[in-house]
Amino acid sequence: MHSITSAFQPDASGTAPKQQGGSIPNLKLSDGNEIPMLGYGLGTANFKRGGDTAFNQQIVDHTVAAIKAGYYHLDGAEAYGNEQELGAAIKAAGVPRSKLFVTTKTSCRAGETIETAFSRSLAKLGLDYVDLYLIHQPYFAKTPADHQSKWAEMEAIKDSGRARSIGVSNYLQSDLEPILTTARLPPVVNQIEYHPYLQHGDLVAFHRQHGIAIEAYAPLTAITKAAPGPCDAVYERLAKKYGVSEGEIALRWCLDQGIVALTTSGNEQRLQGYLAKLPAFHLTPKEVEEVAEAGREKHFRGFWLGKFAADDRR
Ligand SMILES: NC(=O)C1=CN([C@@H]2O[C@H](COP(=O)(O)OP(=O)(O)OC[C@H]3O[C@@H](n4cnc5c(N)ncnc54)[C@H](O)[C@@H]3O)[C@@H](O)[C@H]2O)C=CC1
Ligand SMILES: O=CCc1c[nH]c2ccccc12
Repeated sequence: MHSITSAFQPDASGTAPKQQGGSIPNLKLSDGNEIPMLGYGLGTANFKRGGDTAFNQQIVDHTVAAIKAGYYHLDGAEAYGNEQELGAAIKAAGVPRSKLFVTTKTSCRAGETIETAFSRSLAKLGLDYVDLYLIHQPYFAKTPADHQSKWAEMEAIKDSGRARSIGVSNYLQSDLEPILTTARLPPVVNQIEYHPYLQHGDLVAFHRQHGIAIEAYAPLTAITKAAPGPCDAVYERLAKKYGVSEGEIALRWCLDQGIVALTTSGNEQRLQGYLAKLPAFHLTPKEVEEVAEAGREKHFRGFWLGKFAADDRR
């Protein structure tokens, strides 16, 4: 698989070394696979409202443009309603499948097996495998046994070879622990909302302890939905120091913690700017901490998903 990669591969412990040359290294997952650390998402700007079943060529066009710009990590989901458009974009973009990293997620509909949902997603994508298959959120699980039985279904999908890696999304530590006690193939990723205003306390350390990589969604929140805020000044200072945008600082803040960043935009120049600028600099550990410290002055959650919603105590 193609990657915007370098000679060094940070591991899921989050110790992303300073990249060598001009590239964004892939992250090595605990199952031995690699994930490109900057991903293009189809779950927000490209999301199709429930009931909107019409094929949307604009979603295809935006996604083709992203792939052609160099976004080879594509984050999809059954719930986004646009797996057919994602599959059409993959076919139209002219990049070999082996160079792409394609994620989709299951919503675990009641009374349906993961196998049924997964087969439906593969058919809509027009693919015979995905690189990463995630449980989108744990709302189905009322007991530890619910988590464990659902996870056994995910392991069967990985055993079939049709998902190179398996993981979860919007899982709390209390959701992960039952799985980790019984899993033969532990989750290698948890995709969660992560930015300076939502750092999840010791949840990140828990992931590092268990070799679970974090994918940050909504990484730009501090300059979008949650602006203005306490990060503004440090973002402005660092953007000026490195000659980049605040958005590029926000994305680097994830990457330099060994955290995958998922973003999107219909603005091709902005997307191309990320790929041009991000490999060319990194934040020092002190600068990463400065942003984190400023971020802890404000709490903001943009997505109320899974038990994070129930667990949000502030
Ligand atoms: N697993 C899950 O439950 C979730 C997964 N995701 C995934 O993450 C992806 C990215 O999520 P986002 O929240 O879109 O990420 P994001 O925080 O990177 O925001 C991207 C949005 O910000 C806009 N933007 C960028 N720079 C800006 C600026 N300077 N000023 C104003 N707006 C600016 C872009 O046009 C775009 O619409 C989704 O597409 C989806 O694939 C997102 C939410 C939940
Ligand atoms: O994943 C991005 C946000 C989102 C959009 N639709 C759904 C449905 C279920 C979980 C999350 C989402």
